[in-house]
Amino acid sequence: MTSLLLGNQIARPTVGLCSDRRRELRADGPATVLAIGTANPPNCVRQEEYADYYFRVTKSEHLTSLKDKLKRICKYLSHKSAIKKRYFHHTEELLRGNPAFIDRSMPSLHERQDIMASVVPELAAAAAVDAIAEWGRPATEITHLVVTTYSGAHMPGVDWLVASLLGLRPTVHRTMLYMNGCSSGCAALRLAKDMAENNRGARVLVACAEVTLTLFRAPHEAHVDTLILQSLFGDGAGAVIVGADPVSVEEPDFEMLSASQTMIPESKHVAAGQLCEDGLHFHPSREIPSLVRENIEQCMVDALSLLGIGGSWNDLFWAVHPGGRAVLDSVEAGLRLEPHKLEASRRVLSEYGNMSGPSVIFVLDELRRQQERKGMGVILGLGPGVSVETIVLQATDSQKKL
Ligand SMILES: CC(=O)CC(=O)SCCNC(=O)CCNC(=O)[C@H](O)C(C)(C)COP(=O)(O)OP(=O)(O)OC[C@H]1O[C@@H](n2cnc3c(N)ncnc32)[C@H](O)[C@@H]1OP(=O)(O)O
Repeated sequence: MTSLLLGNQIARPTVGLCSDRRRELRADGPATVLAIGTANPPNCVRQEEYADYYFRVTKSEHLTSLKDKLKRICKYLSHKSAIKKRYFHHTEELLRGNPAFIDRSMPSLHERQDIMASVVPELAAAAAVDAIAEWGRPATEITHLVVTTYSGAHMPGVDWLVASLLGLRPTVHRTMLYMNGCSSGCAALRLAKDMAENNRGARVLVACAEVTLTLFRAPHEAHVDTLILQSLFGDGAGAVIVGADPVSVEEPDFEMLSASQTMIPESKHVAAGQLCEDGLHFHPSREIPSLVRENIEQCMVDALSLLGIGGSWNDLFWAVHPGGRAVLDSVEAGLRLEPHKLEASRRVLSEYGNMSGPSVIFVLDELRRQQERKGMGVILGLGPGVSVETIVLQATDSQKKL
């Protein structure tokens, strides 16, 4: 029996459905990015004010050495546009009304879940509305929905609520990915590509939303990594509509040529999290930047060599997850990229901080406004473990007014 190698998948002829019919059920062309939308909550905190804000709202002014440390980190981060500002759903008023969110000894998961139950779907739907408006077709023509978040977990899931808020048809095929961390945006796009290519006429809406209320807690001398999280992460949502064989109203920005995933060896402990009584505990190890620098080139060789691409990384455009300034510096060093290659990622980091999964969607949106998005390029997602997600794109000659 012959087999056909498609990226990392092996497709074998099935028994019972003739191959002509199977071909008819699949799209002719590759999946494409048809529209992108983004959204953020309204509360904006500038990075140079963050340490004062954070120690005030957590009533931790007495921890002077930790406050000095966060001030140093935020100063470094606001240097050279690393992070200028971030957006949050939570406000001082919300935190004042929920003392358990800042008292590390009190359980608060229930209260956090209650808030996230409506906030996360609304934020995801806001980004989706933006994408659907650009797409130019009615929401009822969305056939598949893939939603991701680590901000809460409910049944029915965020997917169900997003479908209702958007008025999608009840038969829309929904997939919900929880706890995929910062690589969730890429993972959802990888699934969307497969769905679009394997179902003729499919239009897949990807929506990723995160609110850092799930991670918010007071500083503690024994947990310095809390300061790192508080200095980096922000709230946001990104949405993408993916489909193959565009019809006349649709104007794709990118073709999706391949999608793959790999794990950096021995990295299970490096970016790890656990849902606890007081929300999500996430521990970014100090090793993340060095591990990324040492391994990223091999990951790219493995992901791109199937397409005959390798070595000349500067010939590609890059949409890299803006995990933090040191993470972007590591990708730049590991792939010997010219500094302007990560401009879109650095701009998103600067304007929004690390929004986890939605971040790469913001970067893709930024990239398509730049001259840089010519030829072939890569979306590079980094997530728990360390997981590395790679999507290879071909830019189209779209004349869309953005
Ligand atoms: C896998 C993924 O990539 C997915 C994700 O998005 S997960 C999040 C990934 N991002 C990160 O892990 C952040 C990477 N780190 C950085 O970007 C930078 O270290 C930073 C911007 C946070 C701070 O940079 P900086 O101010 O120049 O100084 P740096 O020396 O690195 O750190 C400042 C202090 O924080 C400490 N620190 C840094 N990273 C830390 C960590 N992960 N845990 C605990 N402490 C840490 C340092 O030891 C240092 O302490 P001292 O002041 O006592 O020496």
